Amino acid sequence: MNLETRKLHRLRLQLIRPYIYRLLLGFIVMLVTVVIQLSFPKAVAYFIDNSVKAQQSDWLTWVGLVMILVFLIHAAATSLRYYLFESAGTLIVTRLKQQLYGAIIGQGIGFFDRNNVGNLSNRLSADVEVLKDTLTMALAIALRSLLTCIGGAVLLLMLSPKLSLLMLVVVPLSILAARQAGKMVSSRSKLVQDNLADCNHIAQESFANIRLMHAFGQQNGAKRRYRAATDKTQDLSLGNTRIFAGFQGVTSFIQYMALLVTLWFGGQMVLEGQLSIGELTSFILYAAMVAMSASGVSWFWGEWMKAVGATERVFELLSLQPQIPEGPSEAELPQFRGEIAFENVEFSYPARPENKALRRFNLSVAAGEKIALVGSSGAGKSTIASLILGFYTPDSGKLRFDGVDADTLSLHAIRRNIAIVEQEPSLFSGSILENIQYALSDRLATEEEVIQAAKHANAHEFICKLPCGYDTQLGDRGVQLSGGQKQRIAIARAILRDANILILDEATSALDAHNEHLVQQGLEHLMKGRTTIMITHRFSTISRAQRIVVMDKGEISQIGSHDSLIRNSNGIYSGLMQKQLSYEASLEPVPA
Ligand SMILES: Nc1ncnc2c1ncn2[C@@H]1O[C@H](COP(=O)(O)OP(=O)(O)OP(=O)(O)O)[C@@H](O)[C@H]1O
Repeated sequence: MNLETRKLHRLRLQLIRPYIYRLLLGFIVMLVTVVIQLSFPKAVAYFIDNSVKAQQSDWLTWVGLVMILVFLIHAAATSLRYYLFESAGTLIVTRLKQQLYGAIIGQGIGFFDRNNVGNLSNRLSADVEVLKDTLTMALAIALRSLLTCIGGAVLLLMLSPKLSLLMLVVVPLSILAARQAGKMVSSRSKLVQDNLADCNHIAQESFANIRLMHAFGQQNGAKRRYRAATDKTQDLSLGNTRIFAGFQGVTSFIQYMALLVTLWFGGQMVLEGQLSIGELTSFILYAAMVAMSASGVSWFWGEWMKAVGATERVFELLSLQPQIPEGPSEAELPQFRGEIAFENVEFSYPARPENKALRRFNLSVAAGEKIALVGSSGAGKSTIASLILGFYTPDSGKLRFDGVDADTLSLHAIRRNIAIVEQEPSLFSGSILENIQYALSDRLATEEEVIQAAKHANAHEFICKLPCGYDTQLGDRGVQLSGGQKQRIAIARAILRDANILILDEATSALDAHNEHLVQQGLEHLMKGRTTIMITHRFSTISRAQRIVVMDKGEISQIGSHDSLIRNSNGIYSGLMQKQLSYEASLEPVPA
């Protein structure tokens, strides 16, 4: 076993540890059921050998009453055992899901560039469920089978050592068959889970883009892609089923052969007076019990191997070190004045190391200064925002906040001082109130604070007109908001965050003139007194900037005020602005 495998095994055991007493109690209750089960053939033998001699019906009544009592105890123990194991499985899986979710969201942004969302959510749902099935019923059945198998073997030996030797041939054979099947299934299960994740990814992506799919009439193409992915999973699953089917056939043949041989030799022993008929009957019952439980143990082995294969990725994810460890509460973190300095920063995204997103980038932003980043698509504007937010770190060069090297500051400290309004504002399912309260992570903002922020963001009026005001539910099952309304909620959120550094990522794109006017008013309030980095094409936003940084292929190509840049008719800026202004002129005028 190598170090990695040992580490994964340790993680599995850690998961079970808190529920060990529940499992132990389940085990004890299970022992009761096994003892009763094992005494059943003995009771049958006693019944057969004595009922002929018994003259009074009293004897039969007593035997019947004792049996009812025993069956009742067995029934109660079975229910308790079922509950204890099933509940332990549910508790373990819930804990696993919570830990896995924490491990995933604790990873840096680069991790999400490499792993797609469908895959990750599949790990949380399908993979974890496989483990649950194994941990609950399969484990319970395997333990019971193991106990029955051992107890039955001891009783067989006591009844007839000679006949028991025959069993020594059968049990190892079926265990061997199961081990072989288990090995084959384990690696295939991993493939099945990976393919299931791909199917999930395709489905999720198409649901998320359902409007686009309908608009372009791509339903048939989408069906074809989904069919191809599910067919692949189906082939792999059927392969596994075939292995199991073969295994079932082999073990059942071994068992029947064992029965035949036992009857053959046992019959002769009865004829020779070495065994009574009752003893032979109980021997056969024990033999069947041992054979059945041996295949139960081996079946579990197969299930376990399947679960090990299927959950390998889950435990790999769990073993990842969190990139963003838990931090102190936001109130304890230092407040920046808002100076930002890039010194000779070079950066390539980990997913595309050959492509330099920033080259020798130098920029000093004073506290409270408003900077607009402009440039063609792919010039590196969003990359600047990602580095400021600490989503990635520069490959070389320095990034400083208030003159302090960002490497020496915690991500919590940096992010505490930044608010962001995104291009496509993200709103969660939940009320409008909760969506604005999202601004603060260490305390719940009061309703008054939220209303105040919404008023400054020009959002209060439209929120009040909604059916449930601030309690209106958003998201899939809630109210759908317009682009401008979403942006005003995002602005309210940023106002409530009250950070000294503000990042506006094309915050006023794709709005009609009236909405843009309202959003601009909200932004104006938001930007007051804060260092602001605006990523934009819109003239109305650019005109608010004190300096404009024109970017081209990861470098600064021009820098200065709008007036100074526009005078240079050879620069990129004047070309960009001419196009932008003629585009904006074609839009509806702002109402008075
Ligand atoms: N997550 C990523 N992984 C790999 N490469 C990326 C990633 N994000 C951006 N890039 C690449 O980095 C370069 C800079 O991209 P960036 O998003 O900063 O440009 P931008 O100026 O913001 O463009 P746009 O105006 O279109 O948003 C581009 O070549 C882009 O393809």
